[in-house]
Amino acid sequence: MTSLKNCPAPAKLNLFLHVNGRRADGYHLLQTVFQLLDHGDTLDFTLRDDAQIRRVSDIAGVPEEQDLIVRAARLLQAEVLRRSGALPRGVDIAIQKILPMGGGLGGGSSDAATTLMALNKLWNAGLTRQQLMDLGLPLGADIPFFIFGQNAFAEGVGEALRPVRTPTCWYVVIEPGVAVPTAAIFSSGLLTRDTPPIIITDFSSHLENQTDLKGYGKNDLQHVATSLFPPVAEAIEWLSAYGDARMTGSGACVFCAVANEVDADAVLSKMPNKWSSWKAKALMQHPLTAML
Ligand SMILES: C[C@](O)(CO)[C@H](O)COP(=O)(O)OP(=O)(O)OC[C@H]1O[C@@H](n2ccc(N)nc2=O)[C@H](O)[C@@H]1O
Ligand SMILES: Nc1ncnc2c1ncn2[C@@H]1O[C@H](COP(=O)(O)OP(=O)(O)OP(=O)(O)O)[C@@H](O)[C@H]1O
Repeated sequence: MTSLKNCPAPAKLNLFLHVNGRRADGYHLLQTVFQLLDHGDTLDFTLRDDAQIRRVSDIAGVPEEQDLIVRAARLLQAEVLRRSGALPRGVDIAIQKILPMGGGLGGGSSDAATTLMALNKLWNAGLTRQQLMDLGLPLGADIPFFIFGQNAFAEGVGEALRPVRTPTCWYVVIEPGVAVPTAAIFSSGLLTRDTPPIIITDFSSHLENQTDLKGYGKNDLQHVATSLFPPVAEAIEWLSAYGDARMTGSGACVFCAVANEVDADAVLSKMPNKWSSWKAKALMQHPLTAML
């Protein structure tokens, strides 16, 4: 095999996100439920005759050398050399990017996770899922989740993951048109860091008892992002007419659950055209798993 084409890098939502504390190194202790969506970027990997890792598509605002895709591929290439003594062939990586940056959808992390999983296969590197998760974590807090490959209850800085059942619904997502820098939200004086820890069964029993699609918990980063970025507040206010609208990750995107595609289309048909918006089905598994 010398290429892998049309590899999906799905978006995630944080169905809730609680900030429970802060570590000595400044990173925050979180509890969150990650939900995979059938909407995301697509990557193609083609082996080269030399050892170079090249991104062959432009991503506005992200130089090739800083791209998480390129950095993830180089990290794995060096790890394979360290383990086997042989340098894997280089690779050309093309990306069709549709996920907004600074959107809270985990786009950069998902691209990097797809890169690690696809190259592990193309290079016959044989790393386990856990080894790939450990390799990816220093590049981005959400990378281990995407490699985990199932909806998850996450703790720690997002790396302690357990599978969790989530609703089989659809989501309407609004991109409010601003990029929210994650570090600025976490370092804000407005952020509260003392939400009491929950146990995973609190979330599961909420799902079993619910009669509507009202979500569990809250997003502690939301009031910080809405204070600093008014378009996020405006999108939440508009979408709240159709359900329990909230922000994903550190923003900027906002979402609400709807029962099915028809209901999603009904909300989208009323959407003000100043916003990009879309619908997505809740996935139960990472779509790349079935391809590898
Ligand atoms: C908030 C989430 O979107 C939840 O899914 C992610 O944890 C953020 O993941 P990300 O965008 O990949 O963020 P990273 O690149 O890992 O971190 C960006 C910055 O956010 C802050 N940060 C991030 C994660 C975390 N648990 N605590 C933090 O304080 C740190 O200042 C860090 O330098
Ligand atoms: N392949 C990539 N795609 C997107 N962003 C990248 C990529 N490589 C590096 N970056 C950098 O990472 C930053 C965060 O992008 P990303 O799309 O992961 O944000 P996000 O959706 O807010 O993520 P999160 O939900 O993890 O907070 C971008 O502003 C960009 O500078």
